[in-house]
Amino acid sequence: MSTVLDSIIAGVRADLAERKAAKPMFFVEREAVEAAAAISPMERFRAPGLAVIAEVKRRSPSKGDLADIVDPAALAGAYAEGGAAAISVLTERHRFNGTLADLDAVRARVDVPVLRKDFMVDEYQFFEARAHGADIVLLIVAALDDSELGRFLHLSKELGMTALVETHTAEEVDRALAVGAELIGVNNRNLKTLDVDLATFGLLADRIGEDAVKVAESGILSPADAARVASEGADVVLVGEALVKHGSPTEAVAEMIKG
Ligand SMILES: O=P(O)(O)OC[C@@H](O)[C@@H](O)c1c[nH]c2ccccc12
Repeated sequence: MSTVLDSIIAGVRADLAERKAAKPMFFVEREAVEAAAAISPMERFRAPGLAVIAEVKRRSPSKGDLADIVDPAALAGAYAEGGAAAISVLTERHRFNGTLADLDAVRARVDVPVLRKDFMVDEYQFFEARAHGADIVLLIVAALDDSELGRFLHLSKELGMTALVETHTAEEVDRALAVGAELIGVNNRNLKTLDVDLATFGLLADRIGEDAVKVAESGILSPADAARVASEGADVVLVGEALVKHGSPTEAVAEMIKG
């Protein structure tokens, strides 16, 4: 049966084919190598207290339009001022209305690590992410087989980037651990049905164990939600909707950190 995730990835692959035709792999590889060194986020994520990855997100397949973000760099700057440990930028076009230009603008504005949030299914996207200044990339376990997961994790490291390996089930957590992921996310949203259940993180946290840094993703709508997942073992929360809809993004991030 075809899922939402499958249809998103079909759109991603079509866009990718166009970009590859316009700029062959050789050129994007060279740009990636020439880009300034990536910033490592792991120390920030491991520091005491709850870290926040604040997301620049205009729309989503589950919620439709969230916010009309005309200046993503200004939003990212406000997040950084509120104490965000990293900024996530959606670069998927069809469902999230994001672009690589958003990533460029955010990279140019902030000093904190930047996550390219997209559906990574091809080597090309990793070189591209680095060329556009990404420090972190997302690997969605549900979208990749074990060979891809291993290869992409390795390539991310080789390019100096940190991979956030996203899971949603116990089996996916085991696959993330098996490839040696050091930064593991639990998405409270099921990408195949788009249903959100905030309890998902707590159910999987113990299985991840103490060696990997744990990120609770999606459905964190309030400081109380952040405090809940922190009490269940989250080192980091990844928050989009609640921050883009809040009138004051700086305060919104600061409140989430306090929990
Ligand atoms: O807006 P929310 O519910 O705070 O969620 C943010 C983030 O977790 C979500 O955007 C996300 C998590 N994993 C993803 C994978 C692809 C696209 C988006 C996502």
